[in-house]
Amino acid sequence: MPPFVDHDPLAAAMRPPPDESPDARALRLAREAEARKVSQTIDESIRLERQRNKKKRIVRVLLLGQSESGKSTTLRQFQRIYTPTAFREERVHWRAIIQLNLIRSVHTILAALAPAPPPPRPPHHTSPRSHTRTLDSGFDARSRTSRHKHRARAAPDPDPDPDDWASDPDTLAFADDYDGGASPPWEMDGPSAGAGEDALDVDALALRLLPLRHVEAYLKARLVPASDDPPLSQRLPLNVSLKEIFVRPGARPASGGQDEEENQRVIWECRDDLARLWGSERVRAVLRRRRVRVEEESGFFLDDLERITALDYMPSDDDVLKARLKTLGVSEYKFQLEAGDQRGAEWRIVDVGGSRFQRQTWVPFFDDVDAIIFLAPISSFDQPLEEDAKVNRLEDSVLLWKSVCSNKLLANVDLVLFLNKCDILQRKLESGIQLSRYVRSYGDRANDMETASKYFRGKFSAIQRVFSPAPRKFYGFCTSVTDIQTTAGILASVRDIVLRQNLRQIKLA
Ligand SMILES: Nc1nc2c(ncn2[C@@H]2O[C@H](COP(=O)(O)OP(=O)(O)OP(=O)(O)O)[C@@H](O)[C@H]2O)c(=O)[nH]1
Ligand SMILES: [Mg+2]
Repeated sequence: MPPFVDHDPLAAAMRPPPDESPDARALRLAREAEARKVSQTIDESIRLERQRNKKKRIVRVLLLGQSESGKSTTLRQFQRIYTPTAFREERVHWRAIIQLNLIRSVHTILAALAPAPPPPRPPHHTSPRSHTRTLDSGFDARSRTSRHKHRARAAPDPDPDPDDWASDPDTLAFADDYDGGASPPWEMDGPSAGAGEDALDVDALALRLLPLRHVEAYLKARLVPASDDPPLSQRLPLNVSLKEIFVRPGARPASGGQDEEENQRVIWECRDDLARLWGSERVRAVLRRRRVRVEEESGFFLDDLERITALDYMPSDDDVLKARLKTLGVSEYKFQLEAGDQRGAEWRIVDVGGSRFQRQTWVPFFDDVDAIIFLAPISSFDQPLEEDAKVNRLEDSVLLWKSVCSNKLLANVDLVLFLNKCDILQRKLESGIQLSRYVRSYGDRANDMETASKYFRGKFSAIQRVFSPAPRKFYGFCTSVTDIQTTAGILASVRDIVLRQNLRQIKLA
């Protein structure tokens, strides 16, 4: 057996040669000292980097709310404010979505003009009578329980004391027993409609607008990637409408190229007919009578025809915020705060799909979240849910809010409430739509914006107070998240609220 030799090849290689001259030795020592200095500098920078990483906080914000409540629009506002260059560069990708939104509005109008009598209650808006509440609207059993309680107590509509209404969340009652009669009987076009206007040959017009169908088919095929197999329609519950467009997370609308220019050319060629259709008083009168309020639908661009149909059309910031693209799945947006005390803090904003069949995907994100921005579109008091026409959208939002407030996993999470779509609410109230016809507990309060927003604030705040497992502060904002000016200020306040809470938790840890 050979004797054990303590041999370190590295040490052997580093060892100075036995016959080293004094000059060579001095040179070697100088080199070694220099190398040590470099190494120390590297060590120090690694140490500082570790320290910085420790200090660097990651703030997680989850956007929740029913479908079309404005979650993705809020996310786009964050992107517009915090990563403006990337946002600007992305605008081009939204042209295809806006083209599709425009074509969808045209379909809605043409369908409403079709000679066959449509059903007495068009799907977009309901009379109060149709709000029979049959389905579970939350994502856990608790919401069901609270809803039943809510229903039982709502029936006689107490609310006798005008000063006390805000303190009891259960007094928010919807008009499910309203006997209707308010729905105007179906009328055929009256002689006064569009008097003085040349008759509009709708069939001929629809024929000339047919190329838009090809643009639509082309864009849809392009937006839903070919790898999407099996087709989306097979993977979704059968009762889910596919009439809205959506893309899977990660997939983004293609842009540029000859095909897209060709699509824009087709739209440009249809511009006069589009203007004739939307500009016709006769058409407007039929839409009014049939209670099709296409201008209140998401992604409505017919008022901007001249700009949108231009050959060189490029979406503006406002267009991107107004465009409608339904979220399917989850997307995360990261950005870093560049100024202030929290410089370098990383924000991660998670946007989820809000339709009922997607809500079970929310729960895994409850685990590690610092704050939730919950969007309740309060303008939706007269609309049914897309997924279930028997359910009132506002009521669905209220029940969802109850579920979020009462969820134990979220007990220590800050909730920020956006009572959203205030601009639409204001327009509806000003047009004479009576809130109390749909929200019975609203009673005989003034049908104006100030009273209505105060009313909803009170109700949502009371729900939070009563249903939260532990006391938490109420942060409520009346928002129109498509509005650039007002939203910038609100998001700055939200940032401060979330950062304060984040700092508090770090100190407690
Ligand atoms: N007028 C107006 N439109 C809004 C407002 N908030 C959102 N919208 C529009 O409403 C539509 C729906 O908004 P989204 O942000 O896509 O809704 P979402 O909550 O992400 O919906 P899902 O992805 O289906 O869950 C878009 O066309 C928005 O431009 C608002 O405050 N006022
Ligand atoms: Mg969305």
